[in-house]
Amino acid sequence: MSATPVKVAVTGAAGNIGYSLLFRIAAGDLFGPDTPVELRLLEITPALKALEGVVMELDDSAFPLLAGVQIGDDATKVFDGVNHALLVGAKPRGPGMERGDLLKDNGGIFAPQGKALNEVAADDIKVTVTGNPANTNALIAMSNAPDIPNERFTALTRLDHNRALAQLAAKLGVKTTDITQMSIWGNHSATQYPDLFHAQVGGRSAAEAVGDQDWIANTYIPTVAKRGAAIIEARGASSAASAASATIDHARDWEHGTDGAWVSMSVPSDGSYGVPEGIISSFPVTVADGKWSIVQGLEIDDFSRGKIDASVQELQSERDTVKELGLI
Ligand SMILES: NC(=O)c1ccc[n+]([C@@H]2O[C@H](COP(=O)([O-])OP(=O)(O)OC[C@H]3O[C@@H](n4cnc5c(N)ncnc54)[C@H](O)[C@@H]3O)[C@@H](O)[C@H]2O)c1
Ligand SMILES: O=C(O)C[C@H](O)C(=O)O
Repeated sequence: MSATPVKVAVTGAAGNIGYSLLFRIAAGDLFGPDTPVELRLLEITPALKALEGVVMELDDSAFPLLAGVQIGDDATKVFDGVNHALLVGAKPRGPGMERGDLLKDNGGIFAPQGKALNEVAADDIKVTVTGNPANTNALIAMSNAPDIPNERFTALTRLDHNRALAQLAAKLGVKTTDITQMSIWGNHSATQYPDLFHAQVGGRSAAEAVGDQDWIANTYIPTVAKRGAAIIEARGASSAASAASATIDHARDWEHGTDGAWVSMSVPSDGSYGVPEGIISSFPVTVADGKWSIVQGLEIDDFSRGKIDASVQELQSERDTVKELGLI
């Protein structure tokens, strides 16, 4: 077992996602069975008592890999020396809202957290934003952390990626592991584009395997893109366990690599595929040696181009809003 624990910050640790996420991290699902972890948990002051209760449960689980837990409401203390930051803490949307409607309430959380990370995080810090609207919140944190390389800021579209796999597998009667090269493009929002033209099933394109463009355009894409709202409608609360699981998938693959497999991550655009720099948008990526790379050289047909452009336009408009709010 490695001697030095990895320090992982989780914000919103007393919330619904936190309640699932912390136990998965402590069990070794993020860094593997040989790496001890130290949890650094950030909450707002009124939630600290509830967080103490969660820590009691972490104690009671006697996780062999859990080397320590620190909690607090001061980001500059909690983030001190952290190697990974999972920024979950933010308000969830309710029925009838879009995630972008949360920008005014939640955007303000990510500027001070970006500044605190800039000041006190470890040199190898990697940041994953789950709190909504995740892409633009990640942009806010990144813009407030000028000393941390931009590529260390990412947002979660892995839940959408996993949903895209599950819906396609159900349609074709295959296992999710039979599908490769899945990708989500754009924003974690209703405009996201789950791409079946590059996804592969049994050696051919998933779009070809489905053979029904009307189903892709009018059933599949909206089902994946609006799954978050469907969960809220059914559960009366936004997805939590699946969001925690996707956050683990994202951070684990970023840490350990994907061995050439594609995953979806929202990352700062470098201009690839005509997605302008200055926004954090989802792309198909591969990860090696702790670094993600956008998959290059893909042909984008007119249908995909229109979908990607619409989502990118939304991200640009969210960026303009947070500029006006003085957050970036
Ligand atoms: N990207 C995704 O795929 C995805 C999926 C599911 C949920 N989400 C989002 O994740 C966020 C959290 O969801 P949840 O269900 O855990 O919500 P929740 O309301 O159960 O928990 C949020 C927690 O964040 C805390 N918090 C608020 N402001 C904070 C701050 N400044 N610093 C630290 N903690 C703070 C709250 O006290 C609360 O305990 C929401 O914005 C939700 O929309 C994203
Ligand atoms: O839909 C939401 O608001 C929660 C989350 O972003 C999700 O996709 O489930």
